[in-house]
Amino acid sequence: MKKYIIIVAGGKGLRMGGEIPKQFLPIKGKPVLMRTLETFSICDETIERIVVLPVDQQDYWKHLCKIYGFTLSHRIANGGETRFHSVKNGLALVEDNALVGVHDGVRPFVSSKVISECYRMAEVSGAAIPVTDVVETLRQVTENGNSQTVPRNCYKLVQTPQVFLSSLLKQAYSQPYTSCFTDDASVVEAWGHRVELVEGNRENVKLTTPFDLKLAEMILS
Ligand SMILES: Nc1ccn([C@@H]2O[C@H](COP(=O)(O)OP(=O)(O)OP(=O)(O)O)[C@@H](O)[C@H]2O)c(=O)n1
Ligand SMILES: C[C@](O)(CO)[C@H](O)COP(=O)(O)O
Repeated sequence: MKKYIIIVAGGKGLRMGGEIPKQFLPIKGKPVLMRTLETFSICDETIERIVVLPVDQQDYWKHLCKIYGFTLSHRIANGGETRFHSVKNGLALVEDNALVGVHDGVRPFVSSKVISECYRMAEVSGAAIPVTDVVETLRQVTENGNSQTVPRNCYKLVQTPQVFLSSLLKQAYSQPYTSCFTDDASVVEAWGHRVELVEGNRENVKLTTPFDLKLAEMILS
């Protein structure tokens, strides 16, 4: 079955701050987004790559590719108002009867094993996402500033790539947007399809704050 990956990098990166959008920041001398694209290419060169970028960043990205001699092929789609809208724009370039993954452009450290397992499981079940265990005690904040410990084994931390049959993901993304749609699994579940869980890798952090950049440098050292 043909495989696609939509790499979303259409966000504002407000929590990271700074002048340069976080997907272009260099880690150990190479921009994050190039590392993410390479990770998928190393795992499986046959996966067709689609990168979603804000319209006003696309020329800068092409310029960066020239400077760094980055030649991995990919198509570009326009970023949208929210992650949901960015994914939807990327999906417009995907054909039916295929497998399609959606991955955050700022998660450069996903392992080949996790990528392969998500595509394998999605081919079997239609929908698969990587998750990791909660490794610390978890506390829920309740009313009046109170809080209580909750059973951590009832929760998982969710990563990407989230992989689906393309026809299913397109149907799910035809639903009207709601703010509960923080990932692709939530969209597919709202459409009424079960999502299978695959073991993720802990290095697969989403580079969200300046602290995560330090973590990224450490992971690569
Ligand atoms: N309109 C949007 C919003 C987010 N994303 C992408 O979705 C991924 C996960 O989002 P997050 O890391 O939270 O990025 P931002 O929304 O950019 O961050 P912030 O909330 O701090 O502004 C990122 O790769 C981001 O570029 C996107 O493609 N289009
Ligand atoms: C899709 C995601 O990366 C799964 O963990 C996450 O939901 C996106 O992050 P955001 O901070 O909610 O945009």
